[in-house]
Amino acid sequence: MAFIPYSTFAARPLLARRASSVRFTSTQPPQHPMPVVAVSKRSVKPPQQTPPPLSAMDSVSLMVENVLVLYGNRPARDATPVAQGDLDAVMGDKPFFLALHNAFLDTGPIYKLAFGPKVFIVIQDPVIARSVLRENSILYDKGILAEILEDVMGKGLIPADYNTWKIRRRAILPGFHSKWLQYMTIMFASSANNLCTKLNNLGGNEPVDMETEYSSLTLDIIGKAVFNFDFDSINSESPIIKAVYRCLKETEHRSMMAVPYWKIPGARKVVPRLRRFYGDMDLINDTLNVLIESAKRKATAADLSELESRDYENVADPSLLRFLVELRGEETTNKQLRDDLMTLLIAGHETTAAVLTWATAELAKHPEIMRKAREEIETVLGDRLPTYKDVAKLPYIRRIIAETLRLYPAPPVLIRRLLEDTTLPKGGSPEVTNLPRGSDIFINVYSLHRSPALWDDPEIYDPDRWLKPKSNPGVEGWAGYKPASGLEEGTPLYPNEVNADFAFLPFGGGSRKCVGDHFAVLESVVALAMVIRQFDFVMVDPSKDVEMTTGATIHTKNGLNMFMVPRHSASLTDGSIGEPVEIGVPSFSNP
Ligand code: HEM
Repeated sequence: MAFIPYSTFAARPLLARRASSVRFTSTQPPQHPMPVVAVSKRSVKPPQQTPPPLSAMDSVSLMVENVLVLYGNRPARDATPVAQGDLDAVMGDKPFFLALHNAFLDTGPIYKLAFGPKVFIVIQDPVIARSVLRENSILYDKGILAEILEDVMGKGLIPADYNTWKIRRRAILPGFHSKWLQYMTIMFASSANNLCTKLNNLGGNEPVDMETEYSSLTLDIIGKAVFNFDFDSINSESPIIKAVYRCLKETEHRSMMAVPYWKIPGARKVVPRLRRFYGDMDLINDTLNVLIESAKRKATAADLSELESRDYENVADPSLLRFLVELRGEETTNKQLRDDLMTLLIAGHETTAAVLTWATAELAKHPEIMRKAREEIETVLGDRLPTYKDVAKLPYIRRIIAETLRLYPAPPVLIRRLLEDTTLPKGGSPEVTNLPRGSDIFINVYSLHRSPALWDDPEIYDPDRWLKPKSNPGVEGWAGYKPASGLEEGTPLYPNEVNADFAFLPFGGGSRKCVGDHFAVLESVVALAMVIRQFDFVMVDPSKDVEMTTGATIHTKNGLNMFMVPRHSASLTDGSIGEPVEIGVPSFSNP
C-alpha cells in the first residue's frame, strides 16, 4: 500500500517551452520595497499538554479491535462507512490520492479505509478537518509521516514530537519576518532571471522538461534562503545536488512501502539502495555541518527586534541559518540545526516546483487566462524584475497560484495519529465519528479542494472563483468561503484556510500550518510572472505519449493528465529578447 510523502505529492505535468516574442530587455534598479502585502505574524497557541505517544501495545490492541469489528462480530463504535471494496477496485498504478478521491465520491466526507487489520480514517470535510488541525490539535501527532521522515529530517519541525516542535517553531517562525521576505523577493527575481536566461540560451525546438527546470529553480532559491548556499542547480549538477535528489527519492520510495524495511537490523549495510542513501545523507550532513560551523563562527548574538530590522541588502549572509544562530536565547545543538535546515530544504523545494509546473500547465490549457495574466504583468511590471511591492499589485497572478494550489495541492493528504479517544464533529456527514486512541488519519486535501459540496464546478480551473463567496448550510458548522475584498492590494496574500473555514488547506491550518506559506506564494508569483511573460507553452493530447517534431517522446511521470510541446510558430520569436540585466543582490557565497 502507499503512503503519502511530504515532498513528492506527485501530480506534476511535464512541460516544454520555446521563447516567445515577449520582450525582456531591461529592468529598473530594485526599489526599497515597502510592506504592502499583508504578511502577518501568526501567534502559536500551544496546547497545555499533549497525551503520551502510542506504544507498541496500543497499536496491537487497536489492530485486534479492527479485526474483530471488520471480520468478526464486534459492533463498530459508530456508523462511519468502510471504503475497502471501492478502493480495491480503483487502486492500481494510479497515485494513491486519486484512489482516495474516487472513494470519497462514492462514500462521502468521512470513511474508513481498511488494509487487513490496519484502518485509516479519511476525512474530506472542512468542519472535521478544523477540529483535527486547529481545535483539538493537541490530541494528534504526525504518526506514519514522522516514521517515514525520521531518517531524513530527524527532529525537524514537520515530524517533530510536540515538545521539540514547540521550541523550534518559536525559534523558526520569526525568521520569516516581513523585511526578510521583502529582501528574499529580490533574490527570487534574480534566480528566476537565471532560469529565463538559461531557457533563452537553449534556443531551437528541443522540448524542455519544465518540471525539472522549476525544481532546479526552487532548489537554488531554498538553498540561498535557508543556508546561503548556492546550489546553482539551474546550470550545473554537483554531487551534493544529486545526493539531495536521491534522498528525496528515497523518502518517496519509503512512503510507498507497507513494511519499513529500513528499520530491519543490518539492512542499511546490505541493501544497496540503503547503503547509497546513508552515504548521501553523510555527504549532506557534512555539508550542512560546515555551513552551521561557518554561520556560528560569524554570528553575533542579537535580539529579535534587531534581527527583524536588519538592512538585509547589506548583509553578507541573510539566511535563516544565520538568523537561527544569532537569535539571542535560542541556544541549540548542531544536530537540531541540521534537522531544521534539512526540513526547510525539503519542505520548501518540490512543493513550490509542483505549483509552478501545474500553474504553467493550466495557463497553457486556458489561453484566455494566460492573456489576462500577461496583461496584468505587462501593466504592473513591463519588462523589469518584480519586487515585493509589485506582488501586491498582481492579484490575478496570486489568484492563479491559489487556484493551482486548490486543484493540485502538494501535499494532497495531511497525516495525523490520534493520541486519545475522541469524537469527531459531524460536519457534512450524517453522524459523529468515535475514534480510539491510535487511529491513523488522512485529511484528504485533494478531495476537500474538489468537493462538490464546497465548490461550484470544482473540477474547473477558474482563478476568479476566489472573488465570489460560497456557502452550504448542508455542511453543519461550515462558515463558507468569504473573499477578502477581492484580494486586491493590502488584503491577504492568498485566500487561506481562515476565509475558507478549512475548505482550502494548501498550507495546512492550525498550529502546524506551513511556516513558509508567504515565502512560497511570493516565490511562485515572481517566478511564474517572469516565465510566462517570456515563454509560450502548448498543450497536446494528454492521453498518450506524443512524438515531438524533434523526434523526442515525452512520457508523463504519473500518467495523470498533461504535458506540453513547444509552439510551432515562427512568429513566436522575433529576436527581440535581449540580455537580462543583473539586479543588486549580493552574491551567495559557498564556504
Ligand atoms: C507551495 C509551496 C508549499 C506548500 C504547498 C506547503 C505546504 C505545507 C503544508 C500543507 C504543511 C502542513 C503539513 C501538516 O499539517 O502536516 C506545511 C508545513 C511546513 N512547511 Fe510548507 N509548503 C510550501 C512551502 C514551504 C516553504 C517554502 C517552506 C520553508 C521555507 C516550508 C516549510 C514548512 C515547514 C517547516 C512546515 C512544518 C510546520 C510545523 O509543523 O510547524 N513550506 N507546508
